[in-house]
Amino acid sequence: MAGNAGGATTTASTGPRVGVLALQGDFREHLAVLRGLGADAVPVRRPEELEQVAGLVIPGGESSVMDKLSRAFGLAEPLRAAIAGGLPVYGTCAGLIMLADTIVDGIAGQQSLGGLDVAVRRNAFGSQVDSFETDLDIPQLGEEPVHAVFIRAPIVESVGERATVLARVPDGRVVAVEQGDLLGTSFHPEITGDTRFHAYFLAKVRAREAAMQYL
Ligand SMILES: NC(=O)CC[C@H](N)C(=O)O
Repeated sequence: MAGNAGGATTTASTGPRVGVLALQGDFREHLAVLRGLGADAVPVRRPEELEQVAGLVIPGGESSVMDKLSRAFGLAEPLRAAIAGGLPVYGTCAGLIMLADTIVDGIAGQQSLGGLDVAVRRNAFGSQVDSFETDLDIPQLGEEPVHAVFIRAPIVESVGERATVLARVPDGRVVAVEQGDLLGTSFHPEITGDTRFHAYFLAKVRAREAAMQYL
């Protein structure tokens, strides 16, 4: 923290500057994980704040509320423009719904930001199994399985040709996808202590930042 030269316990933020959409949901957990990985993580609620970040996380929460708030705050169009312009974005759970080109089972009038060439079904695991945990094999993140926590989670119902599957639950349904610098998971790595998804995302942000320096 600035002005804390004598402090013994602060971790220096070395960047990149990454935003977490902080309209609703568990944005604080994402900020903490990103800061723990050395990123300069900041909440984003206004278009001016969005302009200053090199990547963005859209947290879990309730996608229909996030949709309404993003429109009410004048953020929906700047977010769409940023995604179209290549901003790396990682969406977890409700954030994945926000990133999907198509929402299945949204509330009346619910819009997504889009970007990911997928159709995502909200609350896909049904009311009997609102929440569950399982281990996922994700070779891109290493040999150790990823312990995944699902909370009223969406499922990726169809994957377009521009998107790639990263993980499936044991019955074969898709729960993690990527498409260039866009990343989406049905589950919540920000609450398990396993930081590999956030590290994987930060690597995308850093690579893009490095590439932009030579433009
Ligand atoms: N944990 C979550 O983010 C749940 C997502 C929520 N069911 C939605 O539709 O947005």
